[in-house]
Amino acid sequence: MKKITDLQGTFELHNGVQMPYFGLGVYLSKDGNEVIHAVKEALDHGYRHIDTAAIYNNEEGVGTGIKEGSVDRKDVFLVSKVWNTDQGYDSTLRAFEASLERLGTDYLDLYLIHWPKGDLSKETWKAMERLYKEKRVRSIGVSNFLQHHLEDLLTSVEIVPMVNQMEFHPYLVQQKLLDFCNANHIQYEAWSPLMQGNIFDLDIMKDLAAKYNKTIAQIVLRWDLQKGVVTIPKSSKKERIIANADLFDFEISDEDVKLLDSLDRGKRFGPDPDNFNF
Ligand SMILES: NC(=O)C1=CN([C@@H]2O[C@H](COP(=O)(O)OP(=O)(O)OC[C@H]3O[C@@H](n4cnc5c(N)ncnc54)[C@H](OP(=O)(O)O)[C@@H]3O)[C@@H](O)[C@H]2O)C=CC1
Ligand SMILES: O=C1CO[C@H](CO)[C@@H](O)[C@@H]1O
Repeated sequence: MKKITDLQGTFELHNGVQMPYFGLGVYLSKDGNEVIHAVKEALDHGYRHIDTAAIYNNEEGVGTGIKEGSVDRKDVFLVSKVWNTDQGYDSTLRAFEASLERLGTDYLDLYLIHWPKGDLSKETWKAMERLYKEKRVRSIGVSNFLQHHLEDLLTSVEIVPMVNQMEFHPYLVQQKLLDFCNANHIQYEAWSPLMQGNIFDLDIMKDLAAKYNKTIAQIVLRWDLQKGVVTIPKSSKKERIIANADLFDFEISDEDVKLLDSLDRGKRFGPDPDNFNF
């Protein structure tokens, strides 16, 4: 397993692209000042990876934050996603151009299919492959694809997705899916790593935080990285953005990694990919 060294550390995707294993999520960060400040604070404090999506309605602010921020565009790993209603070959190409326009950039580091949508996702994937081959995007992937969605997609792909971004936290580990992705060289990535704020109520997390003298957020985010999972906690508050990234001065023991794994109860805080259709 890769050593987790610093905030700018990376996992290597199967095409050789280095993906920073820690990033900022911006779902529910409002377009305008809120998201602009979050992105600028994150970049000022060592983050090099921002995760947005067309549906978050804040791509303009993300783009402004990067433009006004302290880091060159080429040193930021910028991710967006094609929304469900834009799936299909031509509509994906159009959605991609619209995202670039709003973000004020001429390429993405990673473009994801936001949710599986049956056979339509195969057409979407062909458009993603074209964007990749034309070097409009440095890597392509999926999100919310369970094993059966991946197996179905893999029957027709030319390029295997580089990433699968999934809900992932101690109450939803999906270890079999994680193993399947690892076996297929598909980098696993955690969304809602803080259980959308619910993790702070768990007594076991309070105990672990006390044991390591770290915050609950730092414990769970460090667990993600030690499990080889990219993580993108969201905050729009400066102090939390800074503290959430302070993960590189300690290590969770193998025993405590297993303890966190054992909390799994298949509980989702977001939609179920098998019952989500808008
Ligand atoms: N592909 C997909 O379908 C999905 C992708 N995502 C991506 O994953 C990212 C992260 O997931 P998200 O759902 O936002 O949830 P998270 O699990 O990251 O939790 C975010 C919540 O936790 C709060 N928070 C953050 N840090 C702290 C802290 N140190 N102490 C106390 N509270 C804290 C935030 O509030 P505050 O801002 O006030 O600090 C916010 O309410 C998203 O922003 C998005 O980029 C998310 C959902 C689905
Ligand atoms: O990224 C996302 C944020 O949350 C939305 C509402 O639950 C999801 O649809 C979406 O996947």
